[in-house]
Order: sequence, then C-alpha cells, then structure tokens
Amino acid sequence: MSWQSAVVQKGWISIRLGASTCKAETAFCIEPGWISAQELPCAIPGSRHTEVPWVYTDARPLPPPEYPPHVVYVPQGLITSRTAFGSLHTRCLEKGLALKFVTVASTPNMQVLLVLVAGHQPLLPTSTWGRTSSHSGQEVTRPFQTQLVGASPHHHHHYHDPRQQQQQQPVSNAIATAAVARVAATPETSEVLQQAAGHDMTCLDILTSAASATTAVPVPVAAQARKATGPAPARKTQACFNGYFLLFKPERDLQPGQPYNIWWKRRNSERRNRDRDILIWREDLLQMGPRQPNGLPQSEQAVRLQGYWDGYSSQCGAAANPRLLHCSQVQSVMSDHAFLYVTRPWWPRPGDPQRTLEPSRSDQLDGFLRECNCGEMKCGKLRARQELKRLREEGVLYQLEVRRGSCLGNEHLGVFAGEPIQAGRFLFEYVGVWLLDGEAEAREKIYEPAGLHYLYDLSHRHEVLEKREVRRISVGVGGGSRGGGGGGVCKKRRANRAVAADDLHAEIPLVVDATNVGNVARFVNHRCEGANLVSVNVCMGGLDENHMTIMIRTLRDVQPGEELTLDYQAGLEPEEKERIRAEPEGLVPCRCGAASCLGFVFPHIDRAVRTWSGKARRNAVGTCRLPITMAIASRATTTPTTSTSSISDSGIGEGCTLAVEAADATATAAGSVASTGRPVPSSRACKISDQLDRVEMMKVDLGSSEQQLQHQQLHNQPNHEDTIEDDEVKGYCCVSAEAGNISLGGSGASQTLRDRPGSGSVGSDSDSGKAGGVIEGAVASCFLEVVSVVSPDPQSRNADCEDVIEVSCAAVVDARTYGHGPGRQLRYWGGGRRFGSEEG
Ligand SMILES: C[S@@+](CC[C@H](N)C(=O)[O-])C[C@H]1O[C@@H](n2cnc3c(N)ncnc32)[C@H](O)[C@@H]1O
Repeated sequence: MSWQSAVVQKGWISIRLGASTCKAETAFCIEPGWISAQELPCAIPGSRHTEVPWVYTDARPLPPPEYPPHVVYVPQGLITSRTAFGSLHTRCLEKGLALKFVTVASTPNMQVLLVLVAGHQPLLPTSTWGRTSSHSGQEVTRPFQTQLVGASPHHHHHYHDPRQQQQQQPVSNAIATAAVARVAATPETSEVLQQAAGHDMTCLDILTSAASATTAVPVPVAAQARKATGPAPARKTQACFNGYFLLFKPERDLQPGQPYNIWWKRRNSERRNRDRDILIWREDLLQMGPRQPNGLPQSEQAVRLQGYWDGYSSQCGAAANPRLLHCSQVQSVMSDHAFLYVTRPWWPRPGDPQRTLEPSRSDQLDGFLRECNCGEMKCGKLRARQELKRLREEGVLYQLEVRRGSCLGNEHLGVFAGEPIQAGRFLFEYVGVWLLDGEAEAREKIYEPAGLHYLYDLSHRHEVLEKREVRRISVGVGGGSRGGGGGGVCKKRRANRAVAADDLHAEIPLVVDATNVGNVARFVNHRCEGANLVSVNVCMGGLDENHMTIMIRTLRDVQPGEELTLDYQAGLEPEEKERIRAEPEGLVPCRCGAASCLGFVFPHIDRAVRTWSGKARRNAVGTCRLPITMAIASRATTTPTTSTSSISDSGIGEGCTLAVEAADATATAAGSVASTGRPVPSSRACKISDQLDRVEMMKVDLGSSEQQLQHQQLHNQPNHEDTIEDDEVKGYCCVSAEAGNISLGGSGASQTLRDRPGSGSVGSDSDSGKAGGVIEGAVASCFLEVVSVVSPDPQSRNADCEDVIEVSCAAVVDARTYGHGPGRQLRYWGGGRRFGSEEG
C-alpha cells in the first residue's frame, strides 16, 4: 500500500490548530475521511480531549507528504502526560504533520509508543524545530524532545502528573533500543512499515526520560523515499459522528442500522464529558483480540471495531439526518461474541426469546430511580441514586486509564486513576448485560474456560428481597409455613404464591455480564485488603422496579497513577473466607499482594455468597454429594406444574431458613417425600417427576443449640460413619414435596423443630406427618443442593413406599460447629451410606 493510499484509506489527516478553547464539543461534524487528529487525545493515555485545542471544522485532508513518514518512539512517562502529548501534537500540527499512534511495547521501566509522523518536512533526530514556553513564560527553543515535556504555548496545565517526575530517571539507550526493536518486530509495526514501504522511514527520536538525551535508533525498514503525489480526495458524505473514531475507513456509505467499519471506537459525545477520559481503546483491543504467545494481538484486523448506528437523535444540527454512533464493538477471543463499549446497561428485550439487547435509556429510567429499600444493603441512598442518574447522563467525570501495569502482571488490565480523586466519589456504573440466573450459569460455563471473568452477580443482594417475599408467601398464608399444612385453598394459594416467588427470581436479571458489553468497570481488579473502591447497589426502575444496579465509588482519596481496586469478596462473612482459604482449589489464585490476601479470587464477584453454586461450591470444604435414598409412599398425587418449583420456608423461628429452587422442573410433587432407609410413619403420597432433575437448595440454617448438641453427641460416637446406612441415628435427610413446594426437611432434631412455631416445613409437617430427617441438623450453616432425582427404584427397601427416588445432596458444613477441633472437616460420602468426619 502506498503512503498516499494509506493516508486516504485510513483517513489520516492533518488539522489546523485552533484557539486555546476547544470547540470540539460543539463543532463535531466532520466529513468521513476527515477523521483526524481528534483520535490523538483519545489515543494517548493521560491526554484530555478538552485540553487539546482542535477546531474540527478546520480539518482538512492530509496533504501528500513531501517527505516520508517518520517514526517516533516515546517513553511512557512522556506520553502519558497530557502536557507532553499536547505539546508534541501541537508541534506536529504546526508543522503540518499528522501523527498516528501505532503501538506500544514495554520494557521493565519504559513503555514505548511508536508514533508515525506523516512528514512534510525532513525531521531529523537532532531537530530543534519549534519552541516552547518555560514555566516562567519565556519562550525558549529546545530540541524536539524537550518540547514534549514543556508546556504548550496554547494551553496551560495546572495538572501535576507525578509520572513526569519519572522522566528525570534516565533510561539507558540499550533499554530504549531493545524496546524499539521489540516494537518494530510486532505485526502492527510491520504493517505500518509495509504501508510506508517505498518511503524513507526515519526514526526521529528516542525520547528518553532524561529530557536532554536524544538517541536515534534506526528502524529496520528503510526504503527509498518516494514523494506522494496528488491530494487525498475529500469525502462528500456529510455525517455526524458523535462518537469518536480512530483510523476510520470510509469504504462504503454509512447507513443507519448497519454496522460500519471503523478502526476503533471513540466515546459517545452526545453530551459533554461522556466517558471523556476512559482511555480504554487500545488496551482493550489488545485484551480482547486473539493474541500471539507474546500477548500481542494477531493483527489489527482481528481486533477491528465496528460502530453501530442507532436511532438516537444527535444534537449535532449540522447533520442532515443526524445519527449517533452509539457504541462500538470489537471481536473478542470468542469468535461469535463481540465486545461493545457502552455507557449504559443493556437488558434483554422482554418476551424476546433471542434476548435481543436493548440499551437502557435515561428517559426510561428517569422517575424510576428510587432509593434502595433493600434494608440489608448498604446502599448510598439518595446520593447514589442521584449519582447514577448523573453517570448515565454525563458519563465518567474522572480521568481514568485502562492499561496493563497492575500487580497482576502484564497480561492483565487494570484501571488507574489519571488524576486525584477524592473519597466518596461515584466513578462509574458496572455496565453490562443483565442476565437471568440460569443464563448466567450457562454463560459462565463458556466464559470460564476462555478465561473471561466479567460476571457480576447481585443475586445475594437480591436474595434479601426474595427471602422477604418468600417469607411473606410462606408465613402469610395459612398461619405459617408448616409444609404440607393447611388444606385445599390455602395450599393452592401458597402454591401460586410460591410460583410467583419463583417468577420473581426467574424474571429479574441479577447478574451483570460485562464480557461482551461493558465499560471501564469490567477492568477493575480485586484486592483483598486496602481496596480503594467499593460497590453500591441501587434499586432502580426501568423494566422492573426491582432491578438493581451497581455503582462504584471511591472509599478513600486516590492519587494519580494509583490502581483502582475493589474487594470482590466484600460480601463474604469472615467464616466463609476462612473456610475457603482452607481449600481454594479451583479458584483463581489472588495476586493482589495484600498482607491479608485470602489467596484466591472468585471467578466472579460475590457469586459464592449467594448459593455456593458452581465451582466454588463444589470445591468448598466439606462438600460432596450425598445420594440419599428417598421413600415415596405413592405416586398417585402428582401435580404437574409448568414453572420452576421452589422450596421455601419460613426463616422464622430459631435457625430455620431455607429456600430451594428447582431449575427446569416441569412437574413437581404433591405430598411428601420422606427420607432414607428409615420408614417414615404416615408419610403422604408423593411422586416427584423424573423431569425434576435438579433441585437446588440455596441455604439452610439449622443452628439451634439442641441440634448442635445432638450433632456433637452423634460425632462423639466411636463409629459414626455408617449412621445413615444403619438407620440408627436420628439424623437423616428428608425432602418433602407438595404442590409447588418442595421442602427439605426435618432434622434429627425433628422433634424440636416440629414443635417450634413458625419453623415451617422443615421437618415439621404435621399435616403430612413426615418426620423429616435432615442431614444431621447440628450444623450452624448448611448448604444443600439436591442435584438429581432419579427414577423410582423398584428395589426400595422401604416397605412403606412404592417408589424410591434418589436425591443427591451436597452439603457444606462448617467443621467448627462440630467440636472436632481445628482441621477436622465433616464430610458426606457418596452413596449416601457414609456420614462422618475425617481429618481435614
Ligand atoms: C473483572 S476482571 C478484571 C480485569 C482483568 N484484570 C482483565 O485484564 O480484564 C476479573 C478477573 O481479573 C483477574 N483478577 C482480578 N483481580 C485479581 C487478583 N487480585 N489476583 C488475580 N487475578 C485477579 C481474575 O482473573 C478475575 O477473574
């Protein structure tokens, strides 16, 4: 590709420098092909759009370079300074040069940016072109590299960037040369060099961090100079780009509703300041694109972004048919997925089986935002609500950088403050696609192997609401939730309400997926101790008034350059942390470096708090499957339902709270299922459908002192491993079922529970008479998951039962409640035959 073609196709242009006041906020209309140096403030970390005095209306196509492009290597310390960049750019513009930010590469102490300069005059390594103002206001003439760090005559910056101080640290030429060589070897650089083939490529400068040092490094490709001829054709199509672009390719007409290839996004600027300083683009591409073993993208092509037009009206009056480039996407590591940078959350469209994404609109949300009423959530109340509104309208107000360089190593991105941020400032919303729980689980199975960890689970927060609802359902009808209690009408109403509770759970998206659609929040890393951010949940309106959102605010003052971190595990109880610390197998090892580091990161934020689902639960201490033989008295009373079923219980009374969700159940049982090899007197007719293949119990709290006492007694027995098989102990598991409800029930302490008012169907179903064993109820906190209900077993050894089903339970038991001393863990063994403890 000739240099001229590159200029035309990639839209490199030069613009005339304007006044010191940026007019770009209001003068946004530019012709395709005139996409210009407005890319630059976005492209260069640390630079502010508003501080670079562009006048877009003065944009003009890049004249053919009289001299070939030049390559400039700039240490990070310089380029991350907006002052430095502004000055660099100013000088180039004054000289009629266009710059292209090409690539980055890092050495341990220097990040090198390769800038391609379209030359209109010879640029020499020792050039002394341009002038700059000293801080005293005097104009001085300095070599090029010193101008980069000096203040621009066109604008003053009071911003103090401590990274500039790093510039005082000399970087050896050897390091710089090595870095340059590395940059030059990247495919991106090769591409640029190929484009420039036929032209002289001059390495203008190595700008070391010592302001006075200049080192010329030859670029591997040095071809013959060839003057380009003819002006770049101007594009006539008028369009209003209220998004920012880089290297835009005007190869076909822009059509609303059609994706349009651009090279990468810039920010939506319908309003001032929208995400103006989220400098996410480049690193994001590196992150999301297919990578080589060295971590660099395979090619530019592979990470190209696409812009989408949507129907939002633009505020740009100059455009005939104004459209806003709402967001952009980049191919991710998953070929059939794309990442869209958006500033607002997206929702599945109601009733759409395809789950078409629909951006949330502030006009939909205004008036719905309300103070959080989730009593147990520490939300920011009114302020958070206001801030959310502001964030959605104006975007992020603080200068942030998304880049590598955190303690996690180079393969990870992190978010860094680009300027001082005070404590208590709401920075951004965790934006993504809100998913229903089942969908989140399904996606997680895809994401995890791909190393994509951008799910933020709010279920545990919502559980508060849900529990309240369940409690209301259970208690408010029939004077309590005594499972199976109450007859006809009450039972039906209860069943209906239980379904309603399920619907609630099924219909409200509780997980935000920022894998494919998201904003800067997705790059915030975890820190076990000393995180400077915290998340705040706000109940809000929109499609459902119970929707919540996640806002991130600063916990303390943050200094420029400091990484922004969040404690993903802020919701975990200390005991839970301890438990997981003991066996973090399968979880992402934590590298936060904090003194009290827990040792692992949850695959996604807060998820384990809710249900101990998935890997975390399977890997948790004391967890294993316990198939339990269940006895069913009769199959006569099957009551089919079409919704998911639930197990719910009161949560009232001492230590009894449970809620169970059955996924994909098409039929649930009527009557009761009572446990295990031991016949349960007067247990009622029951059948659980074969289709009921998964019942998930979210949490069981059975923490009565009586239970603990009993349990201790049990485990003080010399041989307690075969207790279930032997049927000689009080503890066993019981699942009871009734229309719409399945109760996991009872306890070895069933007597105790049965007589406790409000203890509900946990082992106290007097109506069905099921005695309700439980997995020895002495646990203070027990998570049970009924994972399968298999076909009736004709070999039932329970004479009272016609069918036997098998229920697999996984229990997480806090060993410390058993009095075995440290290091001992209670385990449930497979086959449902062993029930004991062992050394941990
Ligand atoms: C929301 S992403 C954060 C951005 C991520 N670093 C990136 O490059 O895209 C969360 C994932 O980052 C990684 N991560 C975040 N904090 C970590 C930490 N302290 N130690 C190890 N990995 C961490 C884990 O893989 C985690 O699942």
